[in-house]
Amino acid sequence: MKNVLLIGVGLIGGSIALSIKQEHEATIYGYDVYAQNSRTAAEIGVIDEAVTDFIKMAQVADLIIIATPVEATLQVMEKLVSISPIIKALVMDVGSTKKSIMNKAEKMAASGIRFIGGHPMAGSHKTGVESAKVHLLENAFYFLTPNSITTDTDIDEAKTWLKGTRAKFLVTDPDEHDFLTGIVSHFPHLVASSLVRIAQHHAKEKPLIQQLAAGGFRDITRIASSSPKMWSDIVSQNKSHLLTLLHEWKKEMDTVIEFVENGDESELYEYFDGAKSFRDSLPVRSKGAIHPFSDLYVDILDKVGALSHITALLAQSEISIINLSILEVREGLNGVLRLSFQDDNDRDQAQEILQKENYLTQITL
Ligand SMILES: NC(=O)c1ccc[n+]([C@@H]2O[C@H](COP(=O)([O-])OP(=O)(O)OC[C@H]3O[C@@H](n4cnc5c(N)ncnc54)[C@H](O)[C@@H]3O)[C@@H](O)[C@H]2O)c1
Ligand SMILES: O=C(O)C(=O)C[C@]1(C(=O)O)C=C[C@@H](O)C=C1
Repeated sequence: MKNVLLIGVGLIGGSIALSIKQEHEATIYGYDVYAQNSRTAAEIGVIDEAVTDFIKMAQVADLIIIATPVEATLQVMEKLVSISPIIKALVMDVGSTKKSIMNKAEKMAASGIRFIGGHPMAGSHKTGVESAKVHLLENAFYFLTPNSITTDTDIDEAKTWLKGTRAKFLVTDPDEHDFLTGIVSHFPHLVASSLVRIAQHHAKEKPLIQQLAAGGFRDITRIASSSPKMWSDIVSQNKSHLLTLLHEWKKEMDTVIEFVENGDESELYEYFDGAKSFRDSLPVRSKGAIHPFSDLYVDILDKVGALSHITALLAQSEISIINLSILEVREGLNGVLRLSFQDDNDRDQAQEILQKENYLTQITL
């Protein structure tokens, strides 16, 4: 029986713990700076035992996973290096940034500690172990960044431990990682939060904004509901790439201002069309890439009872709907209902049932 020590028992740590339990004979010990979090994790069966002293456990662990916000990760790594005798475990993290963490990992390498940085490119705006799911990282890309003393065998060991995540591993350089994730994750997060801030300013004068911001606005800003601590840490550690991208964004907005001022329809058309083509070419079906759930779009008539008919049909077949939103409803015309399911299987069954009832359905919009 192997020993796994999880430091930081939240959404990602908890999801990885569940995936390890599914695949390995191991006892999972959890430490969290808020002891209640690790106690809850033990109660709901995500870990086997909550511990209050991670230094003692680190000495007997085969694997240590640090799943704290990234500034805390640096502090935890510092503590792990100071343990005597030197820990034997393979150490991994799950943080959204890699360069600062891998700089610290070189200090570990100098002490003979094997460290492999990790970053699963999937997650949620939710936090906490109660939201952990065994399938959270399925099909997602999972970056791995080894330090200078990790061998290919260590990387294989890491992949074996993480096999239950069903993620796709990608070994990269830490700076390249921070540049790529800066573009597709960190910078969009800043933009999403800024859109919400703008709506917030105007909502003071015009309270109706809150009622109206239910469709496209909710879609584009979902991630602004994520943990402020997690994101302020990420921005601090990816400062230089983010500053470059923010300046690029300012230039991009200057171009957009010009297009709007010119009022030239073909310029605007080209702009939207170019964005649409690239967006439409992105892989939508793999989890973690774009959709955190499996979605189905259904055309509905804007009339009394339309929604309840659909939900009743699915309830009869015991298919649970995780989320439901109406993307667009204009009087008398078709609206689009987005139904989110736990997985593709539920989604496909729902599609079959609704198609039999002559509903028009599609998997992507
Ligand atoms: N949420 C996502 O979508 C996502 C995806 C991939 C990677 N990540 C990364 O995973 C890490 C964890 O994020 P999460 O979403 O699971 O957050 P979370 O808030 O759900 O979990 C983090 C846990 O770490 C604990 N913690 C904080 N400081 C600690 C310390 N010094 N020692 C021990 N425990 C401490 C917190 O109490 C909390 O329980 C972050 O580094 C984040 O960048 C997040
Ligand atoms: O789906 C979400 O809520 C996320 O924000 C997940 C997301 C992302 O940007 O894709 C957020 C941060 C992580 O480092 C990895 C994944």
